[in-house]
Amino acid sequence: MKISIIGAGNMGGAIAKGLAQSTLINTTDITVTAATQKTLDAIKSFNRDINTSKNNSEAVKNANIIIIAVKPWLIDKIAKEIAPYINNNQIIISIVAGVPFEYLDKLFRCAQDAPAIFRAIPNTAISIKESMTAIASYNASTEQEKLILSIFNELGKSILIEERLMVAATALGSCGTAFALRYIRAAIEGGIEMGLYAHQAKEIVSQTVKGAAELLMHNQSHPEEEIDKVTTPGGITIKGLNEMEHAGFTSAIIRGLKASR
Ligand SMILES: NC(=O)C1=CN([C@@H]2O[C@H](COP(=O)(O)OP(=O)(O)OC[C@H]3O[C@@H](n4cnc5c(N)ncnc54)[C@H](O)[C@@H]3O)[C@@H](O)[C@H]2O)C=CC1
Ligand SMILES: O=C(O)[C@@H]1CCC=N1
Repeated sequence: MKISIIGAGNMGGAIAKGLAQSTLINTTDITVTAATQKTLDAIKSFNRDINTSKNNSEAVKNANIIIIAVKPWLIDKIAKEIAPYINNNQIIISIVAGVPFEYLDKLFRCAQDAPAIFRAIPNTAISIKESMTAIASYNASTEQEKLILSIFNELGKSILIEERLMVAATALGSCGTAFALRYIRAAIEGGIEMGLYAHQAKEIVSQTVKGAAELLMHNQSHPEEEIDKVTTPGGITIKGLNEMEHAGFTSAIIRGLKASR
């Protein structure tokens, strides 16, 4: 199965790196394109078996799956370039945030019909096979849906949702990487103020956040249930939590997520 990624930047490049470590796709069947040779060289230096090209139409011709990973304002230009070389047997995956199926259909419709189109929103942890990827499908068969889910499941976890939920899933799962990292940075700064070296604080905070997330997934529990196990009555955790809430912790996160729509 041949996969071509149009636009191997932060996200397209991360997907290529993840795919190169997967078992479902042969690395030699991955092709990436980019605007600059420097970007392509960076991918080659990660894995020299990944094919690189600056020719988008050549890259899509023999691909079974085409992943479009350019910035939103470039989608029209890219579609104009590649649409004449796309047929209905190919699967298109757009990871371009905010571009709906209605628009993608117009861009990629071949003759009377549109090919199977997916919208996928991964996060940058896809490069290490730890992404959360939200997927919506359009004009696709159940087999095609299974195939795309299996690919993204190998690169972390994936969930098939209705298109109307993509906006919320993008804020939580994709922008969420940046939000979680900002918490981690803040905690590191607090640790340094309390006397830890930066590298020590980073190690403590990173493992603690990873462990907290693993607890939820392992125990299938609600966060507050796990918090109850940490907060000794009259103890220091609840004092810290309440102080954070006085400063608007939960409210700031909800407002930030909603602003990301
Ligand atoms: N960065 C992220 O965490 C996420 C990004 N996305 C979406 O992914 C898309 C790409 O975002 P980034 O990877 O962050 O941007 P980026 O700027 O890092 O990557 C875009 C790539 O497109 C290439 N490009 C530009 N013009 C081209 C052309 N004519 N032909 C071929 N390649 C061309 C550039 O060389 C660059 O490597 C956006 O639409 C964004 O909404 C979606 C989920 C997460
Ligand atoms: O910030 C953005 O617009 C992109 C989409 C989701 C993550 N990064």
